[in-house]
Amino acid sequence: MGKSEKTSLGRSLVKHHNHMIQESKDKGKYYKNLQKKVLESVTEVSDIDAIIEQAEEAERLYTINHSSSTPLSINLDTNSSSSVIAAEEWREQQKIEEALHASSLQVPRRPPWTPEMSVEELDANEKQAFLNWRRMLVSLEENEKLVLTPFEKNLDIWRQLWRVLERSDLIVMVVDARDPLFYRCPDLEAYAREIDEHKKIMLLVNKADLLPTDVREKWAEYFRLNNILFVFWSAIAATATLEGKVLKEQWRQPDNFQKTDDPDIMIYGRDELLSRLEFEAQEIVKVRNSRAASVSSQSSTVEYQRDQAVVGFVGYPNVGKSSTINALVGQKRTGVTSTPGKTKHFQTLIISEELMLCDCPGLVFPSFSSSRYEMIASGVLPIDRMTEHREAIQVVADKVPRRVIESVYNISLPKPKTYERQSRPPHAAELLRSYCASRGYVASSGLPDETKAARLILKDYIGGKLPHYAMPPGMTQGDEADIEDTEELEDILEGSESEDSTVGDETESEQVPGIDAVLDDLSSFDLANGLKSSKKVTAKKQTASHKQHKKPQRKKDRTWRVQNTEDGDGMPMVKVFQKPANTGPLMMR
Ligand SMILES: Nc1nc2c(ncn2[C@@H]2O[C@H](COP(=O)(O)OP(=O)(O)OP(=O)(O)O)[C@@H](O)[C@H]2O)c(=O)[nH]1
Repeated sequence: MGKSEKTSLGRSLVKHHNHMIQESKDKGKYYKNLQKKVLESVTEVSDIDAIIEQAEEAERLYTINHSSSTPLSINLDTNSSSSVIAAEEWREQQKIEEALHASSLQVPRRPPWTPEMSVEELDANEKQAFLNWRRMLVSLEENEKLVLTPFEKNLDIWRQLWRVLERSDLIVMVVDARDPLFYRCPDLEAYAREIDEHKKIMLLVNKADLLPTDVREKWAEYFRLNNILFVFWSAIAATATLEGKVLKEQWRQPDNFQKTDDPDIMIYGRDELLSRLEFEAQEIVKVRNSRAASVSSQSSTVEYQRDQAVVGFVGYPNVGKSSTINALVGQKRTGVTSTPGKTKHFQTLIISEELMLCDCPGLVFPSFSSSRYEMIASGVLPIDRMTEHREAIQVVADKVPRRVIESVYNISLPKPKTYERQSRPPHAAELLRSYCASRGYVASSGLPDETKAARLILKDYIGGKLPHYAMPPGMTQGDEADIEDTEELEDILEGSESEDSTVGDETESEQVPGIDAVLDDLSSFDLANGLKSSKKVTAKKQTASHKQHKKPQRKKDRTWRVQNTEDGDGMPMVKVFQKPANTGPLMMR
């Protein structure tokens, strides 16, 4: 080999090496820029926005790929023959369609990638995959029986989730204990296993302080039967214990904190949760390391081994991911407010040499089942997005027993008319007007300030002052009545029994009211009807109930400033070396 050949080989090696360094710097810069960019959650896109956005995206991709994109077919005809089909029949058909298409309701997958890919290539591939995913969801909506509720449409937020899923061994899906299945995303579990079969998902059933012990028992049974790994937890209770405080809100039932030795039913404390997370995640790390060792011994490839387990926290906005991380870390590291969607970037926190936590921004996953109003009432869409406040308040009125609302607010709701089903929940208008009347909320128009009332009631519903919870699927109303310690539910059951009954004058008169009674009632159904109850509330009570309302929490700054180091991808990392008191594996009693 001549000298000139050696030189050119050397030069090309150096060139290649420099090229690789430049590429990794570019990638680092790219992710840093992503980090600096203020990420906005996008869940609402009108048809026209979607068309413009998708057309722009398609054109951009065309330029990149030099190939034609399939034009998007978007059905703008929202009119359908649905009006001729009875609502119930329509809902039944909808349910069948939803079940048929359940498997299409996926979270977007990150396209395959390798470290050798350029930043532009990665970016274009991810955008293309995301566009395909959006297209798939649009095509689902072409089916007039399928209605997709608002979901996250910002690719950069999904990118955060992809990275958390990839790096985590144990993925903790944080859900609200009051309706765990509403906040669960089974496809996310499937996706995590697609990335790596060894990854495990655990349901962290947070806000368990708002759930009576016997309801917890029923959910524990359901989770066990369905092979779901779960833990009951209360970030707020753990934080209070850490600070030596007591949870003292008047609506919190002492029964919810009943001591139990059953590890499935007990609400975990901070140290217990840390130990359990570390134990579960370390099991995965052990399996992975032993597989890596055997691969390395059988081939020339060296598989990467590591001892630190990564636990990623994912879930809908507002379920308490940041509160959980703060409680586990033992100090405020991520901002907590009652406004959904504040966590914009994932953050890693080193707890010990064996355990690292990773907090992901909250994501609204695509779903068929819930209405936008249910999503507002469940705290996953901000109350500010509420345009039809009565619809959202109807969700509250349907889920909280009438007597409970009356007792929490010290109000008297108008009773159902004689010709109405006596067990019917209050109408949103009745609740809003009674509430306004009792508190003297009047808008500038002189009418009850329903918007203000709706916001306050929703805050109470989300915050737990208005108690409500779902039972596991298959639970009958009788079981529910067991756990609802109110006479109102007995009334409801009695009401439904009498409705079913075929004998009895009272029942008949309830079903077929006299026309005079109906006209009488209709003429009396006016604003005054709602205002009547105001007389019952004394000025003293009004002041007291004003005091009961929590001031809305101010939006706090996130603590990205405290990030003091970076990981290999240029992502921020906060080091909080803090060995939990009890790091050994949790003994299952
Ligand atoms: N009752 C009760 N409330 C809780 C608990 N944990 C969190 N919260 C409340 O739930 C709200 C949301 O908590 P966050 O920790 O900010 O929720 P998040 O999941 O990080 O929200 P995003 O940043 O939007 O993803 C706050 O008002 C918390 O006080 C809990 O264990 N019990």
